[in-house]
Amino acid sequence: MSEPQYQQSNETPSVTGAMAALAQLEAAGERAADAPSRLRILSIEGSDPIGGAGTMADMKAFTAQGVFGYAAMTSVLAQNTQGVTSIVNMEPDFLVAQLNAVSDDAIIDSMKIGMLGTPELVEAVKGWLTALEQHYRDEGIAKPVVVLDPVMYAKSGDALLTEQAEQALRDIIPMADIITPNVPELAALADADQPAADIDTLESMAREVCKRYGVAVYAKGGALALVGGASSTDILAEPSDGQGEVRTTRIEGRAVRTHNVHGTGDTLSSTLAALRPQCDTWEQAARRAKTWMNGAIAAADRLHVGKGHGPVDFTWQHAPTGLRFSADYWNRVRPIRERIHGMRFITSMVDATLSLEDFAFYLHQDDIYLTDYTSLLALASSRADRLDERVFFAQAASGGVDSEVMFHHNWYVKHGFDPSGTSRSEVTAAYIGHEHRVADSGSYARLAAVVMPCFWLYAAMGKEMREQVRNKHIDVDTHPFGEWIRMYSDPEFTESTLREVQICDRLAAEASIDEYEHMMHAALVSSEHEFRFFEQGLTRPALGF
Ligand SMILES: Nc1ncnc2c1ncn2[C@@H]1O[C@H](COP(=O)(O)OP(=O)(O)O)[C@@H](O)[C@H]1O
Ligand SMILES: Cc1ncc(COP(=O)(O)O)c(N)n1
Repeated sequence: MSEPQYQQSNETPSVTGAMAALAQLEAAGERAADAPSRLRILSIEGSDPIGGAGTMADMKAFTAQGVFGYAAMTSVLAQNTQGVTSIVNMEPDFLVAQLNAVSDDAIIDSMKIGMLGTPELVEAVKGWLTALEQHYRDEGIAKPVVVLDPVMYAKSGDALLTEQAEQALRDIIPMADIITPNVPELAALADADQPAADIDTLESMAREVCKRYGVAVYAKGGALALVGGASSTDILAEPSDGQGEVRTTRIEGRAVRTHNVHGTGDTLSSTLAALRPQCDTWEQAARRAKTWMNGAIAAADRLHVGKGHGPVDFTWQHAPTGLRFSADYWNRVRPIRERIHGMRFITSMVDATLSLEDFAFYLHQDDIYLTDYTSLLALASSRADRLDERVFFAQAASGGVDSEVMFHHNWYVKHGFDPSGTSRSEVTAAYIGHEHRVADSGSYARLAAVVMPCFWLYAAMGKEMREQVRNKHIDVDTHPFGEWIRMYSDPEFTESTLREVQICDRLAAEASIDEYEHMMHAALVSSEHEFRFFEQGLTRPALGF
């Protein structure tokens, strides 16, 4: 394969080498006005209306890698996550017309060839590719990278290739730079009786196929992922010299326990086609593709597309669009919520058996916590990028918290406790520490998220405890902790909580996946601290500094 123009060398240059390399960079800079900003990759594939495999997978994978995609369709399929019900193969001339429509009009930097259902379609692609390579040679244009996915079956087991086409496919393999068979396809190409059942056999078959066809082989080990324990390994086999020697590399990833693997093979091969021109070697491209693939497979279960083998999440690096942050948080925080609702500190508050000493300890700590919490709300106000949010946090910092501190003071006086001299417990210090660490990131969104559970978990608990007190036919006005319960079930507090949650939803909707996950993590860790905070009323941990 001739090296594409944009390839960079990773060798340490000598001084004269450095001068030449710099001159090359300068020349590329002079030509930059005419250079494309994006690589342009062609997919030659069959369709998938459910959007997880074939052409649709390729286009989505291309976009995920930041390259521009062209597509020519070999076949139109009626298929979904459960199987293939019907296939219409294109007339070979019509496929060539599609391919020419692309190549007569635009430059192709790289291509992924997938499902070629009939021998005639294989021949059509072979003829077109031969002519294209000749044309590029004549014009001095870099030869496009060719990734050939020898698609034979869908995940559902449906055949995507006629028997005669399988032979034709073998004939076109030497035109590729790399082929990407899965476990059964590799066995077919190696003429093995059995598909590989372990990684060593996969490696030796990949070596054999690489030697036989003289092309690099990326053997996809998806079928071994769930039998091989925690890791999922693919094999890269490359001709290492002209003498038939083969070098193999294990491309490691982690195994994901999922049955949502519709289109993984297509996605991997198109990702390789998109990445190879951006990398110096196949190994580099393979490792990057595998890492990205792992993220896409790991996020597949949350997509909820189809009843069978669902597709992977091509957009896993984007924050969710079908699920609000608040709904996602409320679902993920459920185990902590349930623990809080069932904990003795809370249940004994409801049935009024909690000792005043225990409650006083908790209240002292809450005073200390709130002093810090107020400063964080004020900080959120100063960071807010919208006036209404700036005002909301400023008011929450003054009015809202003030009424809680006021309540605490009145309670101490009423029950004869003196909080002076009480220092923060380790539990309180840990919660405050967490919130400050998140605030130190400088992110307004993370700060809004880290203070959210203190609103929402209290509002939810206030509401639930008030109902429980009512169900026990206890008058909340005479209940020893009635005033506390009323404060957190108050409509005004509920309204503030709703506003705070809406702010988090807005910020999360505008966040990257990375920021979204930071927000979620901040809120979930705060929630765990909320649990420990209540618990300390009964355990009374050591008082720290
Ligand atoms: N359960 C899984 N966990 C991790 N990686 C997987 C899993 N299933 C497939 N893969 C990866 O997805 C890519 C496509 O492989 P595979 O599913 O074997 O292809 P095909 O769809 O052609 O059968 C490979 O990199 C493979 O290792
Ligand atoms: C058009 C087309 N091409 C390829 C596949 C294989 O996909 P899978 O990864 O599910 O085996 C498919 N189902 N449909």
